[in-house]
Amino acid sequence: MLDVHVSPPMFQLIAGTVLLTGLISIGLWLKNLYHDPFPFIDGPPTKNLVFGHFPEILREEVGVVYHRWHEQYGPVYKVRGFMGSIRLVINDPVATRHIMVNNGYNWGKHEGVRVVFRWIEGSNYGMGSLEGDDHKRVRKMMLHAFTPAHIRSLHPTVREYADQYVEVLRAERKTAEYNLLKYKKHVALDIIGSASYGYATGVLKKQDTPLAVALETIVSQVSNDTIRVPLPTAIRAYLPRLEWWLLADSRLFDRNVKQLRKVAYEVLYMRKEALGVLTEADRKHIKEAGLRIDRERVGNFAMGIDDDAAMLDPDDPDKLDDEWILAQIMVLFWAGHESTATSMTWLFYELSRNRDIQSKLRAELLAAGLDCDVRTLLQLPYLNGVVHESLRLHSTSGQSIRHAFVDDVVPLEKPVNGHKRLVIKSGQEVVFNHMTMNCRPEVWGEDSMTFNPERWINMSTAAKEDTMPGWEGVANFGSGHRQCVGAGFAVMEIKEILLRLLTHFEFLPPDDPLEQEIEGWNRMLTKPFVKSEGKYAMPRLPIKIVPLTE
Ligand code: HEM
Repeated sequence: MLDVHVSPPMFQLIAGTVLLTGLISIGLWLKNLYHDPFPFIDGPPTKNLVFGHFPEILREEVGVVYHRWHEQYGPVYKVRGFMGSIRLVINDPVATRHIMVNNGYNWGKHEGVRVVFRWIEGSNYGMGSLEGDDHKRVRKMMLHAFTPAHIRSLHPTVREYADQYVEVLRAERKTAEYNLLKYKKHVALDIIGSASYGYATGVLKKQDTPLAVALETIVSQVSNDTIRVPLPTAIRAYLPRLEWWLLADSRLFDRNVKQLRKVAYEVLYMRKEALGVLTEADRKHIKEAGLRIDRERVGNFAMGIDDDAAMLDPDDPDKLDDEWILAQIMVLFWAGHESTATSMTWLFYELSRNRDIQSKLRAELLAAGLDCDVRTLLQLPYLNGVVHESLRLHSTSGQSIRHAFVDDVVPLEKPVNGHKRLVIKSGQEVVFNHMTMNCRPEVWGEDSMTFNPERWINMSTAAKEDTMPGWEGVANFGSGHRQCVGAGFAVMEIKEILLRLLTHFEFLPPDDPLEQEIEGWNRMLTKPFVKSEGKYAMPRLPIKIVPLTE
């Protein structure tokens, strides 16, 4: 039998610590419940004193309850989080611009959110979890690799994989019909690997490569939100291992992160070798870790890691340590494929349900021709309207949460019960719900929840941006100093895939009525689920694919 001896002073220390922690928690809880810094702001009532509104938010499809609350309480209202804490929900464009764009570095991600990014990025240096000067430094490097000219230069790579996708769909149509999401993920992963690093992941053709399996497993582990989300971010922030131990198989997770790091190392060393900066220590590591350095796979390394090699050049003052570069490679694997694939999947969902729109778009694409150059492609008006409209209705990213690092005074477009600004103390959390921001009836009218690409035609970029700060009027890519660096690339990729796919196939709802009803539930991103299978099933989008020549 296990005999654990705890000396009396030690016992007193442990008991005292537990008691003190309990008393502090109760004190904080009572303070949260009885001290409301925003008594003039309305919000839905809740009887759940521990989890606040979380159960209600999770009960319905992503964003639905927020949309209802917006209609009921207006652009600024409050909800309760864990232990009675107050969160402000803000859909006011002036306040959003102030927080996200003009004062971004005074507002950061909550520590609990950054912990999740550190898990999936495999280190503390990935862009998704950095703040302040560290974030500025890495973002500056990344941004100049994402200029419009640079993105256009990657178009041939995207076209090559879009063509491969057509071939694969021709050969595997019946399997693809079961779950379009999976096929979209594979093409997006191949594209990001190839465009970013010249690293052909080969997922689309071989399917289920170790890289794809590792990414998929991590996503499903991290996004088991049904129990994860209500857990206090405080536990995640200060006792991350405990949360992990409670919720997931951490060995499986660690094994998969190792697999991703292995690929990231191969990418890094291939690039270092091409630039002639591979060190003896690197060679030793390659040998010991059994890494494959295949010269054939060295590409332009165009995105993410500076292609003039400043990040790698030992004499450059801006050089980043290998650990930092590895972290950004991991970031791009994540950021660059999952969200694009999911957004594309929703777009095909809409096209399959709106066949007149699909036909009109096909006519525009056929007129442009399969050889149309990237500038023409990016400017096709109806294609533009379809892509914007699908992003607007299906924000896969769900929401942005910000945490005030300092006290702030936030201006409002419309006063709330006579208050023209909000006085906010450091530590306050605010939530920007992307679906509500994209679908405000006061901007888009009564039919704001209807798929209507025409509403974007002839709309100037300035008018788009006036609707809400963010990428061309949609909240999906966040805004300000953390706005998605890959938005332009993602949109180019989506448009090229539409050009290829719509000129070869027609997309229809599946024949089985049970598979026709689709819901959006959170799996880190908002993913499609077959309603009859429930929200605990695997996300998938069944769709009927008919070759046009058939
Ligand atoms: C439709 C596709 C995409 C969506 C909806 C999307 C969405 C987002 C969102 C919402 C953020 C900001 C998160 C925050 O506020 O902290 C973000 C950040 C980021 N995205 Fe994307 N993204 C997409 C595609 C891409 C692609 C293709 C790439 C790379 C090639 C990419 C790279 C990044 C990076 C590196 C960041 C971090 C920016 C920073 O922290 O400064 N994303 N993305």
